[in-house]
Amino acid sequence: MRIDVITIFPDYLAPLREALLGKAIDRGRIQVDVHDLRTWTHDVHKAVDDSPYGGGPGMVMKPQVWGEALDAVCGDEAPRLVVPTPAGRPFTQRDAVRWSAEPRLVFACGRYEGIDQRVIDDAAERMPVEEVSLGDYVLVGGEVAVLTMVEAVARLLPGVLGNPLSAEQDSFSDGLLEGPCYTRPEVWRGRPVPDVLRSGNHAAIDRWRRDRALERTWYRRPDLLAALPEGTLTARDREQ
Ligand SMILES: N#Cc1c(-c2ccc3ccn(Cc4ccc(CN5CCCC5)cc4)c3c2)n[nH]c1N
Repeated sequence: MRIDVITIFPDYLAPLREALLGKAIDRGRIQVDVHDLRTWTHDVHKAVDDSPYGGGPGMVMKPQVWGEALDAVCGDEAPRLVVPTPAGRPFTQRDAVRWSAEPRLVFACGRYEGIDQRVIDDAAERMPVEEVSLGDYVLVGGEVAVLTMVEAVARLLPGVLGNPLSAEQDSFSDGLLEGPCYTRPEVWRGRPVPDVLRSGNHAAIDRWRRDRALERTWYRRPDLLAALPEGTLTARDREQ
């Protein structure tokens, strides 16, 4: 997969080159190119923003600069363009799974009050465009969202994660939150590891883990339970 990120703060994306993701890039499993939006300015001040039509707070990112940047980065291809925005549709694991099948992704990191809407509308005539939000809180720009989304996608790609099984057992992959996890020592500050996890009885261990996942989802994310496909919960699950 090839990933391009356009931003006025390229260094914000430096963490992409760390750890597992960095190794996957070094091994050529993913190509990540970060582009400075100011490359496509033509004035001495390298201006990327201007006052909003209709008034209101802050500044808006100029369409001319973004248009040239997207033309240059996307070229003749029609990669999926992802635009983080507080006004976007919620980003979910389903998006990460869907996007992990794409040959290319381009991420547009806005700043200020956002990007002139005509940039998105113009791009949408040539490529698939998705305006998505990380969640119901307000960031200062799109870079943190892109770091999150790229990590969520990249970890699903073959050869990126050390243990591919881990991605399959993700939270949300079966619709439930994962339960608690434990490692050595057997007792820590007077707190023992649950006996079942040391029993070697894998049927009992699987049952215990599912019960903890159901319990945690019930208390923390009842909305996920309500959204489970019909038939996901067994009769025994419902007894929990
Ligand atoms: N994903 C994601 C995001 C973002 C996000 C993503 C991309 C950009 C580009 C610029 N900003 C800053 C900003 C902040 C607030 C507003 C709303 N206005 C404020 C006063 C009147 C309305 C507009 C822009 C961004 C924020 N925030 N939260 C998420 N989950």
